[in-house]
Amino acid sequence: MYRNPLKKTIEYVKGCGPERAKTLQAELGIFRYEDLLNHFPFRYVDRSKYYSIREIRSTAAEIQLKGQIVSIQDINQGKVKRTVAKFQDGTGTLELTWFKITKWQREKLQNDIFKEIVVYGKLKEFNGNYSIVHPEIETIEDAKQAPQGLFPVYSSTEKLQKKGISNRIIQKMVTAIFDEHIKIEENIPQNLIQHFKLMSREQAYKTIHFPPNLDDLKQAENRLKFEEFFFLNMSMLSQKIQNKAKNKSNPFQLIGDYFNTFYNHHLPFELTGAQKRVIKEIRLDLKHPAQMNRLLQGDVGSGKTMVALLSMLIALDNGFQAALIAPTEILAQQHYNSIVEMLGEMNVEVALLTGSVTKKKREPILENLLSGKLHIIIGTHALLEDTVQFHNLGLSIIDEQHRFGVAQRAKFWRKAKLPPHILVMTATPIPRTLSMTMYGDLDVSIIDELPQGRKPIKTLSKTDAHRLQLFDFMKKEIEKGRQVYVVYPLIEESEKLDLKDLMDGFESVTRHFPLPQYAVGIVHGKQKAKDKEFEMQRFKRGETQILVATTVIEVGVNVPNASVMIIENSERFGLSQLHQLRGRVGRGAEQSYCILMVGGKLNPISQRRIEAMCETNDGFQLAEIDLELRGPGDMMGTQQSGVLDFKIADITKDKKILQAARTCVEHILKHDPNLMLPEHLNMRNFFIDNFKEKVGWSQIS
Ligand SMILES: Nc1ncnc2c1ncn2[C@@H]1O[C@H](COP(=O)(O)OP(=O)(O)OP(=O)(O)O)[C@@H](O)[C@H]1O
Repeated sequence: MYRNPLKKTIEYVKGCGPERAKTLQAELGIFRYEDLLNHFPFRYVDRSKYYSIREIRSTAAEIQLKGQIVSIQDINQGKVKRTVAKFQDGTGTLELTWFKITKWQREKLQNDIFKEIVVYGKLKEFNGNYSIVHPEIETIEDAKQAPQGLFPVYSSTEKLQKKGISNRIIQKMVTAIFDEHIKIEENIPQNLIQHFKLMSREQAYKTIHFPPNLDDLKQAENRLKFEEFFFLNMSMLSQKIQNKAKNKSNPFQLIGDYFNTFYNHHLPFELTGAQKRVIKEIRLDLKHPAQMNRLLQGDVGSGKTMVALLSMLIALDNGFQAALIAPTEILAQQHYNSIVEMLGEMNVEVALLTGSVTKKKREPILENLLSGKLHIIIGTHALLEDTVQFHNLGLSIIDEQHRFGVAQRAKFWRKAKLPPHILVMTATPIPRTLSMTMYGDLDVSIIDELPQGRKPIKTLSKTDAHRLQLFDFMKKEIEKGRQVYVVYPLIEESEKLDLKDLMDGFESVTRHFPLPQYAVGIVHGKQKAKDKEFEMQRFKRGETQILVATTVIEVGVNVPNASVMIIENSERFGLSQLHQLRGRVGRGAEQSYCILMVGGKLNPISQRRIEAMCETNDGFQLAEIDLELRGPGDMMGTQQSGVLDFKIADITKDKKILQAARTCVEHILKHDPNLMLPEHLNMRNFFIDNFKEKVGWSQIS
């Protein structure tokens, strides 16, 4: 039986013992040898060299200095509290700075005053003065014993320090593990190690903790990043293989009357090449008895609804019902309206079910759904309630805008004898790296082409000083028969204030665009669903020329005649939200405009967002920029960001490594899905050790 010595509990490491083991477990989640080895340094200091303050020239360097603290000051500036110590080394003075210093740290600092100490950390410059923020401090004696060369600095906590588990102690424990000469088994097949010239696993662990130089460190990092992506992909992709083998759905073999009648007689336009390709991909999935789990990505306005409808018609042709679930009522209503309109006279029964459908109307819907009289149901989360029972649900389409986790997707499964096929649609594109990691268990279809004849939307940013010009511009567009959206942010924490902004904005617009010449509508989240729908329909029919709204119109709203989108306080929106909002215009053949109103001076990130919006209409490109600005966790929302907790890899910076690892894993699993080949033995052992529970890989034993 294979035993991994790195699974030994941490207390057996020389210099640890039960007390320290307890603290390491509680504070850093370090239970075993391998956890400590995977507790990588978060930075390194070159300890072969002492700098003198006089010779400091450049910032951003990690430096080490010898000297004394001569004074300490606590400074309160508004909300920001900081503690500044003056540090001298005989050649000059610099500041050591702590923000939010703890009581314990503050006391320790007081103790260190006038003692000979060594400080190290990253050098920063504030108003011409050099300082080190949150430096590490050591006695001269400790410093003498420290490893030379690049010196690892591990993340620490106050508790660890209080319990005497300093950076040095952690270093010593890591060294002790290496001194035990435990073999760190290679877990990546040799041919890949050679092909990518990867550092061996053992060498990489040694180097990441004690790098002899920066080049080796970089190689060790690359190796460990590759490994991390490699096994993440292996777990996702083998999960996918498992699901395919395990989760059966009803095969839809037929293309029959529903699909053909619609395709030949009701199609309002020629499908784009991308729409055709994606339909084919879906059709191929549906034919098989394995459950479809597919992600449909397309830019705003790329025609995802049509793809959804055609897929549903395939389900109907095979005698099954289909469901479409949307994230908001407006969007559900919108899908319902456009699908009913597209189907025209066809004999397809469609119903809408949202939270605000009255009991009286709901009952017959539920009955017809159960009896099979209803073919298609469209709705919101209300569709997930237990009272919603199907006759034979065959396909669920989830228009999700990142709001549904895997667990919620699975809720649909219980509503059918065999799980339905699942198609997930995202409202805006997700960067490839993210969709690979977040939706790695799904197949992906991409609509990367907009319908013909669309003119790129012109996007400009303006300030209040341009307000009158803006009103003139709106008037001209309205004279041409166009319609205008004016959108206000509505952010929950300051809802009242925002609502006031919205109402003030509405009044200002109605003053400049008075009746009877103009009609202005308003929609916001606080209205009843009925009133929202009434206003939306008035705008859709062209009875109002201007719609003042909050972000309730963000996703999916489709009024092709609207060609101007004005976004107030646009700096308060996220990039994907701005792009979604802008996507409400440019849906017809007319030239469309998006005006981003900005107030005051922008911070660099808001500035970059606004610039990006003005530079490009490409949602895939904006998604990449958004990822860089926000980071993956923020972008996907916390509910699903667990998979994004990487130890060392960074999907924004290590795209190439991710792609390479992905390709390798795909290749391996294609040829050896159960990892039975002898050259895969170590990889298999590692995978069983670390991922078996997550993957639930039944073949593995
Ligand atoms: N192939 C096509 N040719 C012309 N118009 C099309 C085509 N496909 C879709 N459309 C039209 O383009 C508009 C946008 O389509 P749809 O609402 O399905 O977009 P979407 O991908 O769901 O985007 P959004 O998420 O922005 O709503 C609709 O008015 C639709 O009728």
